[in-house]
Amino acid sequence: MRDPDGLTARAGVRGDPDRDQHFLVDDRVLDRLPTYLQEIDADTDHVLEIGGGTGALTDRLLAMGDEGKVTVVERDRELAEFLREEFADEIAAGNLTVIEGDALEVDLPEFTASLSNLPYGVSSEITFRLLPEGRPLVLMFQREFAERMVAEPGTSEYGRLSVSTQHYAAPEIVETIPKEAFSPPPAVESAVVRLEPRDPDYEVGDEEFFLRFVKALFTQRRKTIRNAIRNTAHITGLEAPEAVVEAADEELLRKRADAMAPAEFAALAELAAEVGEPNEARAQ
Ligand SMILES: C[S@@+](CC[C@H](N)C(=O)[O-])C[C@H]1O[C@@H](n2cnc3c(N)ncnc32)[C@H](O)[C@@H]1O
Repeated sequence: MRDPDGLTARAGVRGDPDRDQHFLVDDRVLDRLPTYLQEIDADTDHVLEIGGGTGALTDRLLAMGDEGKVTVVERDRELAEFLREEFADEIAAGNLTVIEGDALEVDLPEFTASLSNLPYGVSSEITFRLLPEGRPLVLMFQREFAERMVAEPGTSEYGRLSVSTQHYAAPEIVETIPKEAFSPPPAVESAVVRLEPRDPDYEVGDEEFFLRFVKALFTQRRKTIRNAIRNTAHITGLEAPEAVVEAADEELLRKRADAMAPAEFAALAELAAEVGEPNEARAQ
């Protein structure tokens, strides 16, 4: 296994925090990460890594299986070039592909699972690019963000991020990671989240409307659902918010967004779609 300090020395770079570069240097953490996919028998035939850095995690991914392929996306030109040199044999053998570019813009390959120490500045955007693919993901986040992803209704961490994450997957924090595991250390602690794809325990006809509706109601998290529906027509695009308030269950209308279970949001979104005259052109 390649030594992470040796990789950084050969790359001749120092991680630049302004470019979300915090390289994992703790071998024990690097060794554990692949086990979070193996524990759930994830298909690791083609693992996608976002943000390869100097390749410490890429190296662990390549060691996961004989047949498996790895694709790594790295935006930094110098680092992408280093990865191509350092892993020239693996690339020649067809085991590794390096894509140089922004993970929010490049075409992603079909992958069977992803294991990534994400660039924290764009972790949300990347995660919501990966989640709809319905593959197992093991991703590293700032701890506070991870806690919001897994939060349950009725807690202060519960919000739009919890509902939208849990719409696609069952998330679980499998490990918290101290700053010292990285070079340079980030400002805050990190956490590894495993996201196992699953269908939610409710049905929504229009996923986009549902997610927009949830986002809107959480912008008014201190208001009752009744007032939140009335105040957010510019976000939901509802032409007739009052009709939703009239048709909805009184008990639900008295709640606040942070007390609403995902299935309750879904039922209300279905009702709003039915009687509230959603108009996409009106939604901001
Ligand atoms: C937190 S580091 C992780 C590096 C390496 N995987 C490790 O664990 O040591 C994130 C990496 O993502 C890269 N990066 C930042 N923004 C990116 C983007 N939008 N698309 C792809 N890579 C990005 C950075 O250059 C950096 O190498």
